[in-house]
Amino acid sequence: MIVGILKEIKTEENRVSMTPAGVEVMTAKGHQVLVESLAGVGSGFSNEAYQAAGAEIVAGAAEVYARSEMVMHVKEPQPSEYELIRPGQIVFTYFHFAAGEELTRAMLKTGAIAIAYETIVDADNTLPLLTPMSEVAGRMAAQQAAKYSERAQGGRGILLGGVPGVPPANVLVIGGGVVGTHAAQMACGLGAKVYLLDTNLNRLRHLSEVMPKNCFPMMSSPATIRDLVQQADVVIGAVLVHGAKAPKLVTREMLKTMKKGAVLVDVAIDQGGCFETSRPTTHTAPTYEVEGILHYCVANMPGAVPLTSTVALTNATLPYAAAIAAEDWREVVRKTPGIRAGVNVACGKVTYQGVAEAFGLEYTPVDQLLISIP
Ligand SMILES: NC(=O)C1=CN([C@@H]2O[C@H](COP(=O)(O)OP(=O)(O)OC[C@H]3O[C@@H](n4cnc5c(N)ncnc54)[C@H](O)[C@@H]3O)[C@@H](O)[C@H]2O)C=CC1
Ligand SMILES: CC(=O)C(=O)O
Ligand SMILES: [Mg+2]
Repeated sequence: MIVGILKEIKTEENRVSMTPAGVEVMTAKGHQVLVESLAGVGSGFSNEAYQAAGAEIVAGAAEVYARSEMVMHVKEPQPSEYELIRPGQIVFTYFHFAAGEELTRAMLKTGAIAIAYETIVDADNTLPLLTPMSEVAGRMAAQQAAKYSERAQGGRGILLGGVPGVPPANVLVIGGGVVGTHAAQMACGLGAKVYLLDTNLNRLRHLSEVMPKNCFPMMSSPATIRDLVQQADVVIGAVLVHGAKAPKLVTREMLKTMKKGAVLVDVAIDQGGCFETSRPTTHTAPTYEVEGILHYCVANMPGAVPLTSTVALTNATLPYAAAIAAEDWREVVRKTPGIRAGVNVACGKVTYQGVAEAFGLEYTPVDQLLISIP
């Protein structure tokens, strides 16, 4: 198969969807890999490194789209790319469709096969291609919370861990999955008092066993959130309902009860955000204030640490890219339920229920689509 690696064009996005080491694996399997010129520079990989791994360097995105059977990105295609995507072409990347109606409608129009990293599942129903970036974003969430708690950054002017004689900050993490656990571990490591909420009781049992003593796993409910936000210096939003729009768990009314200058980090922003007052921001302008509360809502947090993130991402995506490239996508999807769960939009149909529900669009299960196309 001809596989195209595109340069990321989202603001301050320095990751790339395949490392030279990944290209070497793909070319050894007999695939032709086209890499858009300078796609890897933000992650420390030169054109020469890709050429040495067997890739062909291609001048621009238009040629990559025109020649590739499958294109890979990190972030969702941007509007300037919609016209370049061809019917039947596989686009393999993070899409987060449930938070992007324009993107969903644009991908429907292309007739392409949109396989979303974030909804591919493995045997235990976890998300193998979301996990590595959730690990990065979770850890970063605690770092960003610490930074924006500084006075000069607009925060309350507190140190998350306190010092001897001065109590630590209260950190509330909503969602005890990958992001939440990594955020809580980092905040605990800094010495903060951390409340970690989830709705899954078995998950809470596990967290109670493995988390440090300054972490308090608790059942998530509107009442608990309403109480805990009042004491919080930092709130980190880390919930996910697979492929669906995030539930709004912290309301504008609740902000009025919070300490002025407290910091909200909404990691779930890529699925629409779990705070009523969240809207996506960029690394260039990451924060804004509502009701005296600082909001940090960057939808591509791992893009800020590309040397870590690109390698972590390729470690996870490469086996899936190789599996998809190995044969016709319909065959791959028929026999691999985990990859089938990644197909969100295909041949002009919405094939993921959460996305169809988010925008009132018709839902066509992948199995049904496969029957109707040759
Ligand atoms: N902004 C960014 O740059 C990035 C954002 N993300 C996003 O972070 C979010 C979380 O991802 P993961 O941790 O990997 O998901 P996950 O599936 O590992 O964890 C989500 C957790 O939320 C819990 N949950 C669901 N509803 C809840 C509620 N009402 N209250 C409390 N907990 C609830 C679930 O039980 C689950 O344990 C996703 O939206 C993901 O796309 C991930 C990476 C980067
Ligand atoms: C998960 C995701 O959207 C990101 O890493 O940017
Ligand atoms: Mg994101």
